[in-house]
Parts: sequence; structure tokens; C-alpha cells
Amino acid sequence: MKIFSTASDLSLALAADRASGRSIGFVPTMGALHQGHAALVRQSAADRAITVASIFVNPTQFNEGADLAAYPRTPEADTELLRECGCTYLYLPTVEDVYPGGMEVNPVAHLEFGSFTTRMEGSSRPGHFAGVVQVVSRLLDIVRPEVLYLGQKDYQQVAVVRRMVELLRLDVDVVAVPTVREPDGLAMSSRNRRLSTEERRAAGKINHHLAVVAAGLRAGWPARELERLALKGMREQPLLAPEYVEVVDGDTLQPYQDGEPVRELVVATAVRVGDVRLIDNRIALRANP
Ligand SMILES: Nc1ncnc2c1ncn2[C@@H]1O[C@H](COP(=O)(O)OP(=O)(O)OP(=O)(O)O)[C@@H](O)[C@H]1O
Ligand SMILES: CC(C)(CO)[C@@H](O)C(=O)[O-]
Ligand code: BAL
Repeated sequence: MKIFSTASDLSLALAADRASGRSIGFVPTMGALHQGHAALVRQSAADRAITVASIFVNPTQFNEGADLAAYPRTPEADTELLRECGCTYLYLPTVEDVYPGGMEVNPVAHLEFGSFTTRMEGSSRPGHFAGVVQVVSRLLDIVRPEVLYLGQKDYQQVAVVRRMVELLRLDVDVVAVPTVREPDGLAMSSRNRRLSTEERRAAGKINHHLAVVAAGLRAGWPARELERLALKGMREQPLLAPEYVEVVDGDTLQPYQDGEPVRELVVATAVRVGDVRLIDNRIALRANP
């Protein structure tokens, strides 16, 4: 695995690969890697000749300074894991390399995302998706992959990035990789390592509450009632402070209205566990393709 710290060197290496007909998969990350990230890299390495991973803790998508300051960083272990998973190139840039004109320059700030960014993470983390779109568009411009691999754990992020690709008419496929979970069902997340033992135990219950909502939806229970029961159930657990539980149409991210036909029905949540904010979701129903 070759490590690049500048966009220009990486672009040069990729241009040579492209010229010899090699296809490129891209896995953007913020580091502190775990088996969820490994699944993305392994999938790309199985599908594509070249897999590029990036590790960049993007300051523009953090709406809380404390969250950015506490974000875990484990570069040595990350490099080792990427090597083992078959990553070809690692892009490990500075803020200046990603944003040569300064962080405030956002060439995609004009894009309108409507219902994709108004709810859930969009309303809980003001400015978050503007930063995600800013960095992903810049990274795509550098790497120019055929396929972009993202995790389903960040369900809304996948929908927003797909919309960005559509709006900018970018020639890239977005593949969503299923969420990798711990044995007790907790979605793997870099922030999990900030949990105390008690918080970690409590966090394991989040998935259970989502699974109950998903089962209720399949049995035809009203969505708003299931959301209310899940919020109440989580609030009764010591250490869990849910911000939202929302049952949404996976294509529009608008609240699901009971009985309406949808291609994908999803329940998503954000939960504070002590100082740590975690997100998770479950797909309750999916139409056959
Ligand atoms: N458990 C998981 N299963 C599959 N993909 C995942 C998982 N966790 C993260 N990813 C995906 O890995 C990519 C990089 O995510 P990121 O580096 O932010 O890690 P994270 O674990 O989501 O961290 P955070 O603590 O910020 O939520 C994203 O596309 C994300 O959806
Ligand atoms: C896609 C991403 C790498 C952009 O910084 C980030 O939001 C993440 O890790 O999910
Ligand atoms: N995986 C989402 C990145 C973030 O929390 O900012």
C-alpha cells in the first residue's frame, strides 16, 4: 500500500492506473478504523483493481468543537488494517491539501438538498451535511473513482451523497455497504471507543429498540406510535438519551405515512450516551429490485 499526503501525487498515480485500464474504488473515512471500515475496503478490493482509502477528519462537518477535538485518531493501527484489507493507496492529507483555497471556500454550497437535509442529522447537526458534501465532492474530484463505497450506518449521508452525485451529474456509482455490528448488535463506530464500560453496555440496547420498531412496522403498527414507544423505551434505560427516532421513506427521507407505498422503509435514531453521540438505523422493509 502506498501512502500519499498530497492530492497532486495521488492524482498522478491514479492517472497512470486509469490509462492502463484499471478501475478505481474509493472509501473515504475519518480514521480510527474498525471492522465496519474494513468491510467497505474489502468490498472495493474484491470489485476493483485499485482501492483508494482516505483518512481525513474533516473540520467543516463538525458542528461541535468538542466533538472534533475528541474525535479518536489512531493512524498506525489504521494503516495496518488498510494494508490487511487490500487497500492500494491511502490518502492522508493535511487540511491545506484538501482545502487549498481555505475551508470557507465551498464550491457546492449552492446545491439544494430539500427534504434530504432538513430532518434527523440535518436538523440535529446544523451545517453537518454542507461540510460532508464539500469534502466528498473535493475528494471525488481528486480520486475520480468508478465506485464510491459508503456505510449504511450513515443512512442519511448515503442519501445526501447520492443526491449530490445526481445534482452534479457525476459519473460515479454509490454503493451502500450493510452495517457491521458488535456481537450485542451495537453498530461499529469510531466513537464507540469513547464509551465507558457502563455506557458501552447501555449502547448495546439501541439496536434492540430499532429492531422492535422494524418488526412493528412489518406487522402494520402505526409508525408514529412505534417512534413514541422506542423513544420512551430508550429514555427508561439509564445512560441513553435519544435525540430522535424517525420512521422515514428511504428514498425521500420524509416521515413515513402509514400505508403509503415505499421502496424502502427505514427507522433511524441518534442517541446520546454520556458525552458520545451515536447514530444507527434499520431497514424495516425493502421492495424486491
Ligand atoms: N459499522 C459500520 N458498518 C459499515 N460501514 C460503516 C460502519 N461504521 C462506519 N461505516 C462507514 O465508514 C465510512 C467512514 O465512516 P467514519 O470514518 O465516520 O466512521 P464511523 O465509525 O462512522 O465514525 P463515527 O464515530 O464518526 O460515526 C462511512 O461511509 C461510514 O458509513
Ligand atoms: C464520508 C466522510 C468520510 C466525509 O468526511 C465522513 O462523513 C464519514 O466518515 O462518514
Ligand atoms: N460518520 C459520520 C461522520 C460524522 O459523524 O461527522
